[in-house]
Formats: sequence, structure tokens, C-alpha cells
Amino acid sequence: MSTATPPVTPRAHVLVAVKELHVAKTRLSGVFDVADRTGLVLSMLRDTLSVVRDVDSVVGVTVVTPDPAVARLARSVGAHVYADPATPSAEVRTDGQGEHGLNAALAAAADHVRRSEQGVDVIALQADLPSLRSDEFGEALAAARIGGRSVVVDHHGTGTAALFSCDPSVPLDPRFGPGSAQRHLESGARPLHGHWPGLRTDVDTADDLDTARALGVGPATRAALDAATHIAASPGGNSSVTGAW
Ligand SMILES: Nc1nc2c(ncn2[C@@H]2O[C@H](COP(=O)(O)OP(=O)(O)OP(=O)(O)O)[C@@H](O)[C@H]2O)c(=O)[nH]1
Ligand SMILES: C=C(OP(=O)(O)O)C(=O)O
Repeated sequence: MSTATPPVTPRAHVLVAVKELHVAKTRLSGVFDVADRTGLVLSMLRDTLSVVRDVDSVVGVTVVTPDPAVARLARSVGAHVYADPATPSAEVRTDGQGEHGLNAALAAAADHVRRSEQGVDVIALQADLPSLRSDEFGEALAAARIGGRSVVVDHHGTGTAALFSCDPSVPLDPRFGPGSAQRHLESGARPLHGHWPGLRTDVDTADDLDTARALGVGPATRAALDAATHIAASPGGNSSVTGAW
């Protein structure tokens, strides 16, 4: 009789945070009206979740949100919801603590997942990755599994597309917010190197949207963009024709 320990199959749980829709994607407010902006946020979330769920070894996805419409969408595609008590909106915070609510909610959700699913890898992934491909996320996850805490820096080189904790003894310790790449690296997260343009392209501005469109966006985002009324041109971007993306 063999006494060899069977290999442990890696399992991952992905956390995706979305704030209250009425204050989401404010940097796109000069481009889309509130209804179209809300539609785009939900559509990018739908595409991001759909890709992540296709990745082998992803055993769970949790959307961290105070927003009921976001929670409904999450449940409708089989994701869990971790209720984040609404904090004062980032746009009205003047104390430099606008991201405190986000990081506290992600850390609490990560602890909750780790208590419920022993030994699972935990990843905080941006919600606005309409060009994400499952092979990119799978490769990044494999690289993260070398161990500890690691980070995929976004396409601007300043933000964080994804933060991984692939060691149950290492807390996720999220430090999202403007300039978060540097904070994650300075706090010991290992940078993951790979050609993952879709994973790195989080969409906050009209120029980001142009970058994502050039890569190709998922079907929900495509439909939202087709349906949207483009209210202003992207300064410096390709979207100079009002009404056409
Ligand atoms: N659950 C939760 N999610 C948050 C919170 N703050 C930000 N987020 C989400 O975290 C991600 C990055 O946030 P931001 O860049 O601040 O917001 P954004 O809506 O992407 O864009 P802007 O409004 O233009 O800053 C987005 O998916 C947000 O919806 C929060 O307090 N709670
Ligand atoms: C909050 C972040 O993202 P965004 O680029 O959406 O501001 C971040 O990169 O930490």
C-alpha cells in the first residue's frame, strides 16, 4: 500500500470589488451619461466574471460590493456576494482615505474566503477588464503559484490589475488606490512578468477604452458600447466621432 501523499490540486478564489454604481467610473462622466456609464460598468463586470469562471482551478468568485444591482448581476452568473457596507463615496472624501473602504472590504472578504475554503489561493482582480482572456489569467495564476504574494501591474505601470496570495499563511494585504503598484511592490509583492495585455488593461478613461477596443472586448461590453450615446470626444483618443466607438 502506497503511503505517498496525493498531489494537492490548486484551487483559487477570485475577489472582484465594485463600488456603488452611481459613483462608479467618474472619470468617464465626460464621455457617457450616467445610464450608459452604469451599463458599461455592469457589462465590463459581466465579461470579466465570465472569463475568470472559465479558468481551470478557479473554484469560486466573490463580488465585493455595497450595490444591489451589482449583487444581482453577480448572483445571476453564479458568483458569491460579499456585502461591503457603503462607505462615504470616494468622490466626497477629502481626507485621502478614499480607498480605505475598498481595501478594508477586500481584506475582510479574503479572510472570509480563507476561513471557508482552507488552503485556497486568493486573488483580488479588477472588475473592469473587458479584454481579459482566460489563458492570460491562467498563466498569471500559474506564475503566482510559485508562492507568497504577487502582483500584475496595469498597462500604465502605476496601478494594479491583480493581486495574488498563493500561500495561506500570507495575508492578501490589499493596498489598492492611485499608485497602488508601487505600494504592493514595496510591501513585498513579487511582480509577475508576462505578455498579458488584456489582463493589464483596466478601463478608467476614454483612452483606456480605446486601448481595450483595439485588443477586442467581450460581448457584453461590445453591446454596451454599441448601445451607448457617446456624449463627448476622447481628448487625445481615437474616439473623435460623437456617437461611434
Ligand atoms: N466594494 C467596493 N469597491 C470599491 C470601493 N471603492 C472602489 N471600488 C472598486 O474598486 C475598483 C477601483 O476603484 P476606483 O478606481 O476608485 O473607481 P472606478 O469606479 O473604477 O473609477 P473612478 O470613479 O473614475 O475613480 C472599481 O472596480 C471600483 O468599483 C469601495 O469602497 N468598495
Ligand atoms: C484602484 C486601482 O485602480 P484604478 O486604476 O481603477 O484607479 C488600483 O490600481 O489600485
